[in-house]
Amino acid sequence: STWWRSVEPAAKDPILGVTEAFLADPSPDKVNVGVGAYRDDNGKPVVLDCVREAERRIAGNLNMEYLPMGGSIKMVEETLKLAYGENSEFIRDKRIAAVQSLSGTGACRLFADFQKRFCPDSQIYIPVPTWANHHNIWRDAQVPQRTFHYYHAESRGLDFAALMDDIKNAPDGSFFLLHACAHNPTGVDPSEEQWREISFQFKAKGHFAFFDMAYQGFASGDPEKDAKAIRIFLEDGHHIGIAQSYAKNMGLYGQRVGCLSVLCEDEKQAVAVKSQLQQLARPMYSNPPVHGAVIVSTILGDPELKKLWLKEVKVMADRIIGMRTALRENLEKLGSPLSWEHITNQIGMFCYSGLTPEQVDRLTNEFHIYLTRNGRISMAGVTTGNVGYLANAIHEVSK
Ligand SMILES: Cc1ncc(COP(=O)(O)O)c(CN[C@@H](CCC(=O)O)C(=O)O)c1O
Repeated sequence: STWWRSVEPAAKDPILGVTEAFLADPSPDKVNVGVGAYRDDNGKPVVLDCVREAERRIAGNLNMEYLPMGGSIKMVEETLKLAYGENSEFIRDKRIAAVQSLSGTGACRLFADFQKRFCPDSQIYIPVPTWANHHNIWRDAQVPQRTFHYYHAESRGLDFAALMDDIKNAPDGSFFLLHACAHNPTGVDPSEEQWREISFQFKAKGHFAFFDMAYQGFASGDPEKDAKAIRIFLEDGHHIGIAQSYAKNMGLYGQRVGCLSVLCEDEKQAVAVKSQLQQLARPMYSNPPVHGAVIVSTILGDPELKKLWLKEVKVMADRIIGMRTALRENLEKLGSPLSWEHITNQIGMFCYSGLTPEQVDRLTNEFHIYLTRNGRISMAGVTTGNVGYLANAIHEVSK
């Protein structure tokens, strides 16, 4: 008999498990508003024109050599400009330690392992709620987790007072995980003023901020606007970490292209930190995949293609914003007794509907609508074709 005979089936992933259930459903009416992956108004996945053009340009010219352990230097350089700013002094002074990562997940994990190795007694404060996989990432990196208040259920908004209390009450020099924009799953972001207060309090406490920026450009349609929280922290002199991803804002989901960066005090420290990030990558996957990285550097390195990308990412963001309005209006037209204002107040890929797990189960079992049990609706799955059906079902289970 085998040594693994006692291995039990793993629990279904709360997000990717929904996709599996959706695919298994034969109903022609089924609607997938589970996984945070963009769909057009026909419910189809989208490959951006700028990506297709980049593919055309590199087809047949791409060598299959290993990338360095830190990945594509050109892709990383372009990616840092998005997060830190085109003319960032930190880029100019070479103070940023940065490596290509296996998309946003890989950037978070590489950071968590770096934190464990070089700050072994530290913990990580994670918002309630957050992207389900954050808990798995820091668990497997063996970094103890704490939580901090974030979402206010009654107002379906930010629990700013409780958030600030938790920041003040955490031990000096604590690590906090922050969503830079388009918070997953709530769609609730601090205002600019609130970010300034958070930054001030972080400075007073000497806290470290790790920003997971998985949706830059996707929240407001403007990557500069969506980087506002990060720019505030940089202006205030924080040394931050950032996880970046091209899964959603460039539609490179399966290409697994991202970047992990850590802002250091000087170039010497950045060289040292980068070498240690590479040391962590080497036994994990050695070096990252080349194809997606070259697509990104081809797009961001060509002014015309970059302009096309900026237009296309705004089209995606605007479609989602339009669906928020449509869903809210449909629910109000049905005479729903509940307030649905939060659907249009929230931002980014997700609407935190406030539906209970039992109501979600009814949506799935009675209406073939698939979403995560925390009531999160991926607005990217909402179309002019299904928004009426979705609103009616939500009304039926919540009236
Ligand atoms: C906040 C946050 N960070 C990182 C990631 C990881 O994205 P990468 O593809 O690794 O770049 C996601 C994706 N969350 C989506 C997509 C499905 C998933 O990975 O769970 C979601 O929540 O539906 C995310 O929402």
